[in-house]
Amino acid sequence: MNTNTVKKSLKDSVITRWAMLLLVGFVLAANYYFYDALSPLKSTLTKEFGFSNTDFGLFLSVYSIPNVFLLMAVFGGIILDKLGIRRTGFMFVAFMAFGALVTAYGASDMYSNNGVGYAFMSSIFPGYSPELKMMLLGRFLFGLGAETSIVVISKIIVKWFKGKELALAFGVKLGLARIGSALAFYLSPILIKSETGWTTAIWFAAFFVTSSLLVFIIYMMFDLKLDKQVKPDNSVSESNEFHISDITDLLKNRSFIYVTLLCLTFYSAVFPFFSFSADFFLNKFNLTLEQSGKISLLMPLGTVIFTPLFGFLVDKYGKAATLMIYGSLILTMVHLAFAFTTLSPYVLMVVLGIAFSLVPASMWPSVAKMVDEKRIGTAYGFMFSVQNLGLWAFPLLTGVILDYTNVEGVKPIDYTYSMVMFASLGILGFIFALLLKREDKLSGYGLNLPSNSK
Ligand SMILES: NCCCC[C@H](NC(=O)[C@@H](N)CCCCN)C(=O)O
Repeated sequence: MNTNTVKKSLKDSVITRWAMLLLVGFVLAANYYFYDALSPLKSTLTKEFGFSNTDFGLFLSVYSIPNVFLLMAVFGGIILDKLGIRRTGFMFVAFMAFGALVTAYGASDMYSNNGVGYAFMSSIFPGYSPELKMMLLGRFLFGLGAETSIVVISKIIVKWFKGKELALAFGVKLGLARIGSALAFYLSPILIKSETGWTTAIWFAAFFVTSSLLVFIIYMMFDLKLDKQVKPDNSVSESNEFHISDITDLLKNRSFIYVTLLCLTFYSAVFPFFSFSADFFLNKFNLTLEQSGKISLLMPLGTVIFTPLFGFLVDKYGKAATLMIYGSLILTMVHLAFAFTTLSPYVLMVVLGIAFSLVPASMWPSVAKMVDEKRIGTAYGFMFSVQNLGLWAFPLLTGVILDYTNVEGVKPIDYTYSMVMFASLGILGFIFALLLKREDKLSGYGLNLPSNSK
C-alpha cells in the first residue's frame, strides 16, 4: 500500500465515509428498534398470552443466551476478524432478520391457528404457552445475529474513521441506533391500535429489520471498493488468523478488564431498566401506555444529541476516563431517585440520557486505544459476551423480583426493589470506572487524551 493510494481511497472523502455511516446506522437503528419494540407491549402480552413479569423478563433475556452461553459474540468477533466485514455482516444481519420474522410469526394468528410449529411447541415445556416458546426462539435467533452485527458495524466505523473523527463517528452511529429505540417506544403503542390488529407492531418491527439486510448489501459494495483501493485483493492475511493468545492477551490487560466490567455493570443498569421503563412509568405514575412510552423515549432521544456531542468533545479534548466516572455516578443517582422519590420522570429520563451518552461515547473509542485494530472484533465480541451476561440475568431477575414482591394481578406494580438493584449496578460501574482511570496512569493508553493524539 503506498501513500498515494491511501490518499485517494474512498474513506478520505468526507461525504463517502459519512454516507457509509448512515447506511450502517440504518442497520443499527433497525436492530435497536426490534430489540425495544415489544417493551411497550408488556401489558398487551399479559392480556393476549398471559405473560407474567417473569415470562416477559425471560423473553427479553433470551436475546443474550447465544451471546453468553454459546459465546456467539466472541466467535462472531473472531469470525469477523477472520472472514472480514462483508461475509460476516451479511450472515449475521440475515440471522437477525430471520429471528425477527420468527418472533412476529410466534405472536400471529397464523401461528395460533395451528400454523407450522404450533403443535410441536404445544408438546414441549407445557408450563409455557406455545406463543411464548415460538417468540423465545425468534428472539434467540435475533440475538444471535444482532450482537455480532453490532460488532461488525463497530469494526466498519473503525475501518472508515480511525485517525479521523472516530469518537464523533461512534457517537453519531450510536445516536442513529438510539433513534431506532426511541421510534420503537413511540410507534409500538400506536401500532397496537391499528386496524390490522395489535401484532402489526411486531410485524412492522420485523419488516424494518428485514429491510436493513438490503441496506447492508448496498454497504457491502462500497466496502469491496475500498478494500480494492487500500489493500491487495487477496484472501485472509496471516495477521488476521485468530490465535488463542488474542484472548489471553486481552485478559492480561487490566485496562481492558476494567472497561469490560464497567460495560457489564453499566449496561445492565440501563438496558434491562429501559425494557421495563414504559411499564414502570405506567404503574408508578398511573399513565396511559402512550404517555409512558413517550417518557421512555426521552432517554434515547437525549442520547441522540448528547452522544455525538460528547464524542466530539472526547475527540477534541480527551477526558474519556473521567467522563465514564461521571456517567456512572449520574446513572446511580437517577435510579435512586426513581426508587425513592416522585421527581418528574421526564427530567430524570433526560438526565439518564446524559449518563447514557457520557459512558458509551467515552468507552467504545477507548477500547480502540487499548487494542490493535486487527483484534478489535475479538475485543468487542468479548466485551459483548460479558455484557450479555448482564443483559441475560437482569431482565430475568427484574421479572422474578416483580413477581415475588407483588401480588399477581394487583395494580399498580411496585418497582422499588428492582430500582435498588439497578442503582447497585450503577455503584459497581462507578468503582470500575475509578479503577480504569487509575490504571490508565500506569498503562499509558492515554484514555484522557484527545483521539488524534494516539
Ligand atoms: N462499538 C460498540 C458499540 C456498542 C453500543 C452499545 N451496544 C451494546 O453494547 C450491545 N452489545 C447491546 C445492545 C442491546 C440493545 N440493542 C450501546 O451503547 O448501545
